[in-house]
Amino acid sequence: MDILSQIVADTVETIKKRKQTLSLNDLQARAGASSHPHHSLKAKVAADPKPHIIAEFKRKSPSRPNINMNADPVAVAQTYEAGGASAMSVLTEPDYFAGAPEDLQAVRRAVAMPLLRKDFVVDPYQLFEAKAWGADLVLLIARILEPAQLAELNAAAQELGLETLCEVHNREELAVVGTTPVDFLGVNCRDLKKFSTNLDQLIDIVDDLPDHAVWVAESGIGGREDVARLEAVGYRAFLVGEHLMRNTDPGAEIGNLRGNPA
Ligand SMILES: O=P(O)(O)OC[C@@H](O)[C@@H](O)c1c[nH]c2ccccc12
Repeated sequence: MDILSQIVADTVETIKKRKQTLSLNDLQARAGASSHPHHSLKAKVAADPKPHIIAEFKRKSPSRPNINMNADPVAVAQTYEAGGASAMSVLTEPDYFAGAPEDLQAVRRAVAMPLLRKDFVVDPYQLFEAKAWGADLVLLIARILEPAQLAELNAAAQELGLETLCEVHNREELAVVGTTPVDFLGVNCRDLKKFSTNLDQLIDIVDDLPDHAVWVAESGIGGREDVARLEAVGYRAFLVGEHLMRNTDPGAEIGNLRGNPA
């Protein structure tokens, strides 16, 4: 079994347990009563032609056992927001990324930028969780979903007022997306078998990316030159994790990535 299948299998178990603690009905009531205003990344991108940084909070990952285990999500969020991040991605997956629902909830109380729930969504229950915890966007990974399931989750998320970031790794996975009206189309250049990243793949695939979505470049972005290269072929937003989590001044680095004068 590859790592992604393992993560999905464990996620299914986690959801089972959560449903026993909080039924779908009660969760739906909570999501409906959620008083967080919606913060739109789509609106921000439409209003500003500069590159948009989606700055990620990630303590660790399957390939990196310690990126920044002791980081405080709220402090990091405030630094990201002050530095000009357009949105923040918060990992909520507990076992492989040391994420937690509480991280997202705490960040929501502290900042006003759009927040992405970064997790392995396979069940509508997780969309209601995202809403209840204060997220504005959810990630939908094409590789772990059937086309019909992706279309359903996408529609359900948008119905809840969540914007959707659908992630693909290659051309084959674009077939899963088809004409599903996802808000953002992310291309993840990390190979989940070898864990290596290759930005050239992000450039190779652009001819086949659908026009109806905003394109997001994901993973392995390590500096302004990377953003500039990817911007030139049509990417409007950039999901950056490790590079910012290891930086001593992530706020300043976000400005640098966006091409602001130093
Ligand atoms: O830390 P990086 O190389 O900047 O990558 C960020 C982000 O793209 C990566 O964390 C990611 C992309 N897709 C995912 C799906 C699940 C978990 C994590 C991810």
